[in-house]
Amino acid sequence: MSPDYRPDSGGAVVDLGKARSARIESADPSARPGADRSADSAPDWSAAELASQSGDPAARVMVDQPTPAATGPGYLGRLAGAHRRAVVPEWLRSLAELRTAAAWVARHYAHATGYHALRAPVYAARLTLQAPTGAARFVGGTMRWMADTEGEPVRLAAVRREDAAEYLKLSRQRDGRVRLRTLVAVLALFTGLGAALAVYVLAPEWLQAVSAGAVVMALGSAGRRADAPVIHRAVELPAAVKLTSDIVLRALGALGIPAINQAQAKGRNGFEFTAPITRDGPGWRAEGNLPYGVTVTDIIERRERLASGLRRPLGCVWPEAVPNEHTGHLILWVGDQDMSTAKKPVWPLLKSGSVDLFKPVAFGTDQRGRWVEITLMYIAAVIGAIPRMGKTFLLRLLLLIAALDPRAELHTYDLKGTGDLDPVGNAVSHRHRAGDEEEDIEYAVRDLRALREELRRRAKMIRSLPRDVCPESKVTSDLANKPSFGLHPIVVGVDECQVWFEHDKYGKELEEICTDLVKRGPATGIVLLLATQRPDAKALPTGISANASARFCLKVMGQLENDMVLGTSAYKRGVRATMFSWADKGIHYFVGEGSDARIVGSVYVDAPAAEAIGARARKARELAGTLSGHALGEDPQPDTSSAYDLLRDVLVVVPADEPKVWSETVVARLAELRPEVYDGWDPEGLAAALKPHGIATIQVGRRTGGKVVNRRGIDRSHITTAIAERDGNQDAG
Ligand SMILES: Nc1ncnc2c1ncn2[C@@H]1O[C@H](COP(=O)(O)OP(=O)(O)OP(=O)(O)O)[C@@H](O)[C@H]1O
Repeated sequence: MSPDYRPDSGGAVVDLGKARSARIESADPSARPGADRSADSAPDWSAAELASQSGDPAARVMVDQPTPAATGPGYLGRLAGAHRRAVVPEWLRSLAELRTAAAWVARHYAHATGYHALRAPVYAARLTLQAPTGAARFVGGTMRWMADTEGEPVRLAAVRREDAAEYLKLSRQRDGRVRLRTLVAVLALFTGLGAALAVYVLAPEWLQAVSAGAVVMALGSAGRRADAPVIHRAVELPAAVKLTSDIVLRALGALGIPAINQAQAKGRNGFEFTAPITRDGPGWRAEGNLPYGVTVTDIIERRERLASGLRRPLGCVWPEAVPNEHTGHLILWVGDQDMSTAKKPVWPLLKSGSVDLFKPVAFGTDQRGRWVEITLMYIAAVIGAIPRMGKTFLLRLLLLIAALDPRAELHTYDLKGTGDLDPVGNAVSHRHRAGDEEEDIEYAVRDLRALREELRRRAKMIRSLPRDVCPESKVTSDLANKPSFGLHPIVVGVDECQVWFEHDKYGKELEEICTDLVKRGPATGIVLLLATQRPDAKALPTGISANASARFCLKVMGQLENDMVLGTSAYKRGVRATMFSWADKGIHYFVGEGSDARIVGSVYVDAPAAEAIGARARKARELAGTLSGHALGEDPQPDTSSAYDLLRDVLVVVPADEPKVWSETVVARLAELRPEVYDGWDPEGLAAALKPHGIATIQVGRRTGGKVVNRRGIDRSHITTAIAERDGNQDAG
């Protein structure tokens, strides 16, 4: 069966007598399915016309109008809507991929050279042993050639037929040949002997050795047996079966989809190839349209059966929908090797290199072995999967990437408590905790409260910056480089985040802060990465799951979890992490980086490798002077910043009937209210503490002893406005 790029059937046929109206209705070809068929598939109109002209009311007539050219958009319209295939193939456009491919080729040949060089003496010995056989074959072959033995069967046949004339002709020809060949052989013999003598007498010893060696090797090669090759292959290349249209159709026919089966039962393909099957990376790619009403999701759902029909391991078979195409357009990519076991290129950051979090960084490879990148800045991410599929490894990988940017401040929480995040946490994290005890949760609550304050400070700072310094109202790499702004990236990674959100006492508060960080964090340079093994509404509150801008979904068991992580109706659109098998560790759907869902196998970094990267990141921070907090062995100060709220405390000590108060009065009252915090504060200290909240002190005049004395003070309404703005609650005062 050969691939057919045209639709299977011709036009529909109706009974002329019964279906005059159908003819009229169907005059507009765009009003029925298949209207976009090409001219190739136009019905055989002449036959139909003949039938109608015959005047027989029972005659059958085509309902389709004859279409001399393709209907639909005109030439320009079709050009505008055409898909342009890349002039330069994908792998040639990426320097990193080209380098990886070149390195593989170089390593392949270096290996082959080394393999054969080591065995060269064995090859030489075997060839020498075979040389006598080779010499005998050479002499025998030469004799047979001289005697023209190849013509013997023909001569014998002439004898059997008793065809004297033919025999005589052949004998004469043979005699001439034998004479000529004998002459040539004798001449060659004397030339050879002469040359050998000349070499023996005149040539230096090394040339004699080389010549003798070459003759022995040549004779040895002539003496080899077909079933015992002297040289073995240094590399066994995997032999992947070529994907053909027959195999694709066989597999589709085995899925049990009625529309495909019916089409195939009628002798049609049940699949319309729209492009030839081609090599695409380390695999084959087939592309085409499924029958009307069959969608790519129907195929994805039956991926296991498809793999069986293709006779390939499940990890090699990847049916995909094409974004912006109709839902029946299937791309079937069949890899040479199982994605979970195929050899992956070496991660560029494994041994060296640093990261700019504002730029894309490779974190995994797609089915075709191409790098997939992520820009960690400006995202909030959720990672979901059933247990043991590689969720923690993926979170740790992202945190390691963050660690390799010396500017980034990491806050890492391993609520599973097995120490999986320790290689990052202990090496570089500003705040780090492993475990889900009460004190671990309280530690996190204090940290998150401080982060919320930091978020507000950053938002205000960004708002106050001139447009030319901060043109996009968000943290940029340049702004992050300036320590005075304090806008360096902050990356918070939480494994098993459901422990936080389901906590009796702090669950609601943690959820509120995380929702705030997910919504407002990205623009202010705060990145929140949440991983959970139970992605339901409680474990991953909707405020968070709906606003996450990057999503990683490893194997999950059902539609609900799938959509929770990948976004509403992802399952319906065919983005189904349920199709991953148990062996697909680290393989996930990745939504983010401005593109549709992609299947990615994350880079595998085990604990020792993670420790090594962590140590490297620590060194870079030591050089940059950015190591802080937990990594320096410093526990956070008893968190005064979260235990008190300066603005609210000021409101407490400045009642509403005192609109303007001197700073010295405020600090004195504050010291009375909370001596452990405010004792020793002076008016300058108060001014500095109010500044990040956008509040400046003012001149306040007060009449003392009949004179008006002006001193620095605060306007109570500024405090209430700041609180209202901060909390988004206009009634704050
Ligand atoms: N990218 C990867 N490639 C290959 N194997 C991986 C990859 N990531 C993880 N694994 C394997 O999967 C196992 C489970 O990984 P991990 O501990 O991250 O799972 P998990 O989903 O966090 O499990 P749990 O829910 O129990 O914490 C690891 O021990 C590792 O061997």
